[in-house]
Amino acid sequence: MLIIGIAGGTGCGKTTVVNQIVNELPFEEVGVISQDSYYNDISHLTYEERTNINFDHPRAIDFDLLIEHLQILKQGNPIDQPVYSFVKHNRTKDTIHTFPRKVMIVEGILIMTNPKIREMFDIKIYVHADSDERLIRRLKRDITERGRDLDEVLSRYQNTLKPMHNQFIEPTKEFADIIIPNNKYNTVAVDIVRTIINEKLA
Ligand SMILES: Nc1ncnc2c1ncn2[C@@H]1O[C@H](COP(=O)(O)OP(=O)(O)O)[C@@H](O)[C@H]1O
Ligand SMILES: Nc1ccn([C@@H]2O[C@H](COP(=O)(O)O)[C@@H](O)[C@H]2O)c(=O)n1
Repeated sequence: MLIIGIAGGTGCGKTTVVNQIVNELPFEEVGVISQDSYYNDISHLTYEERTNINFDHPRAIDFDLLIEHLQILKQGNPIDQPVYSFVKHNRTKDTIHTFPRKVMIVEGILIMTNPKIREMFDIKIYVHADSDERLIRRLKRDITERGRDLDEVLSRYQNTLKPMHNQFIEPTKEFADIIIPNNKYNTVAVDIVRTIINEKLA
């Protein structure tokens, strides 16, 4: 199994890049794990308390479960990947039965902050987009897709997102084997990654 980690700040285009990579590859050979599925289970907190969580700090992620699931997949067995709701700020009761594939892509803002997970990656990719570009994309996306309003996105950006990005996420760029500039759609970089994957699959 080839495990590829794709990190980068919110709105840099990780999910978009992953979809572009996956769309051109045989369905049965590639699987995706999203770090967002592994936000801590905080069902014991009220909705109000959940809105105050710092979701950009490594502490917000259940890395133990993510590592366990990656190990199970590596051993050739399926996992039940949790499903996360950005509207409820919590895991839902659903899971996605995820089978091991020749290529597993793990994407998320904080995945390269954890040394054990970093070690599991055969290829580490960091997607870069400037912070103003990321903020604009995040605003549009969170308002249309994640049930947020302008004030919510901006206050989260100022209070937690920006400082956590600078402290934890941006520094993981140094671990990357490949940095994809993504201020504009970067089809050349995506093609290169796809070629690398196809070589490994051959
Ligand atoms: N290169 C790009 N140029 C313009 N918009 C983009 C680009 N890449 C992604 N987007 C858009 O920005 C938003 C955030 O992208 P997404 O892939 O969800 O980022 P991430 O997963 O890193 O948070 C989405 O609405 C997506 O369509
Ligand atoms: N309940 C939550 C959980 C996370 N977030 C934000 O999501 C961002 C990570 O997801 P991307 O798809 O953008 O990489 C992260 O910056 C968290 O602030 C949230 O808003 N609400």
